[in-house]
Amino acid sequence: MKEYWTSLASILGVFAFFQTILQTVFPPELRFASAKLFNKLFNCFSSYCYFEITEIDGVNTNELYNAVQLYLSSSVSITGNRLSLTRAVNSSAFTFGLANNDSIIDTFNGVNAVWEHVVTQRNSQTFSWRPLPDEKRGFTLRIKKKDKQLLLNSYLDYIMEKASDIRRKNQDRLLYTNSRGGSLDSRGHPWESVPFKHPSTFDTLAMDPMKKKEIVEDLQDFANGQGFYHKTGRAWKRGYLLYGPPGTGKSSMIAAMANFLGYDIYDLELTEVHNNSELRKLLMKTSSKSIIVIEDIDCSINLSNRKNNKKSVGSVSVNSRNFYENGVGEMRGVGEENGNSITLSGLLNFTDGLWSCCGSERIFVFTTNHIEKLDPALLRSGRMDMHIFMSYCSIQALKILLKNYLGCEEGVDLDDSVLKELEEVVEMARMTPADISEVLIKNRRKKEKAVDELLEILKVRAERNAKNGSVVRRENNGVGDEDDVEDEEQEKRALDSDSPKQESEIEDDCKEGSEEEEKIK
Ligand SMILES: Nc1ncnc2c1ncn2[C@@H]1O[C@H](COP(=O)(O)OP(=O)(O)OP(=O)(O)O)[C@@H](O)[C@H]1O
Ligand SMILES: [Mg+2]
Repeated sequence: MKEYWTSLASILGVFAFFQTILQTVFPPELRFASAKLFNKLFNCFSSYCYFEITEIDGVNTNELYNAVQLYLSSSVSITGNRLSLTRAVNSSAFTFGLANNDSIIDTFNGVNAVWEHVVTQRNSQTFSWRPLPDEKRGFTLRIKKKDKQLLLNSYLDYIMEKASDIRRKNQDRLLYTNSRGGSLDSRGHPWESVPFKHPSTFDTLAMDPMKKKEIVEDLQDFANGQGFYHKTGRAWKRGYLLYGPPGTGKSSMIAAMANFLGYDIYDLELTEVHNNSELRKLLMKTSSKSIIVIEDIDCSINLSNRKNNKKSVGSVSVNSRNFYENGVGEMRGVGEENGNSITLSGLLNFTDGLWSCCGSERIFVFTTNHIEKLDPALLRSGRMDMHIFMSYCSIQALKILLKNYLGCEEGVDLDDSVLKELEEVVEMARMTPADISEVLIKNRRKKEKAVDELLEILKVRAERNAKNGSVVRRENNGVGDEDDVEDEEQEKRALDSDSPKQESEIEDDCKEGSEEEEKIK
């Protein structure tokens, strides 16, 4: 053992001796050149090639560096012992990273890639127009020369894609609005954003489970359909038209869609858009994997009544000449007086035309309480891929509300007899999920009271709706409707006296909704 240490010490001594000679005999330039030569020789004979991905590329931030860091975070969190931890702005999740000067092996298509995170001190004399971090960071990718083409063709694209998926998953989603009108922010963006934290999901949404399943599957097919859309030559986008009475869950459905897919929402306020080119610019500034929403489209602009000559509805009027001559509707927008306009063709181009394909993986959702007011051009097949009717509360939807609000499970907390009673009256009562949830939320700590009260209100409503049918018949025979006053009194007693406003609203909504449903039918 002693001999071993003696020989190791003499070898190190010889090394030190030669190094001193090299440093004194050879000038620094010569040493640098010889190191370069040695590197070249080494690279010639080495079976590996190396790629440097620095954090800052010249003066710009290198997107690939951030993408690699995120991409590796998923594998690093499982295998690494020493990790760096970060939490980005607008993110509620922590991201694991490769610690300084650590390395990891990643496998892609059966080929190994070694990543090393290299951190060195930045030369303080380096001149730059903008302040640079003290440390110089970068990744070194080492792969076998023979795998170079195989890996680089698809590996880097794969990393970018995965990283944006991880970023989306980790980051809070954003809700964008164009409420600033046409003005741009300091970065030239027409959209303003806030973190989107709506808790609505497909589990909390009360609607027919079959219909819900169909929508969820449709969304899933869309999100996984890149190959299909490419193969069939279709733009990777989809349109949904949600219609139905107020309080049936149209906005909640949009939030559920966004939460399910992890997409951002662009809430487009059409009355703030002055002309078609502004609409196009807004579209161009939306990101992929997003839902572009126009709520209450019938109120935003008038999309109906092609035959009427300049008939004004709300803030917008219709120019019938253009409808007939161009085959598309011309709607004068809020800015008409200033010579600005937004047309139906502009809106259709927005959802359907060439411009709608800038970017990809986008969903358009329009909502309306009055589908009958919409122009047939908007409703024709192929324009909005799915028309979804959000209806009054059915027994299936009611079961979901009872479960979510009161924790009542079918067959456990709810008797068959109570369920049967609810089933008998709920359809005829024509109450919206919003109305019913208000009744449930009020008594959510007392399950039985909540169910009893709901049942009572449903019965009164159902009875009145049934009678309204017969009143109409009796009115036609010259009979008055004295019973209605009594009914309303009875319902007032059933509803809690602390919400008089809601009561009248329910009344209005109910009437409006039933008329509307008739029209839709
Ligand atoms: N189908 C539903 N499932 C669960 N909750 C619902 C449903 N519909 C309505 N609600 C409740 O009622 C509230 C109002 O619903 P929402 O805003 O989604 O209705 P809407 O159809 O968009 O109405 P409007 O036509 O007035 O915009 C929601 O916050 C939610 O609590
Ligand atoms: Mg709504």
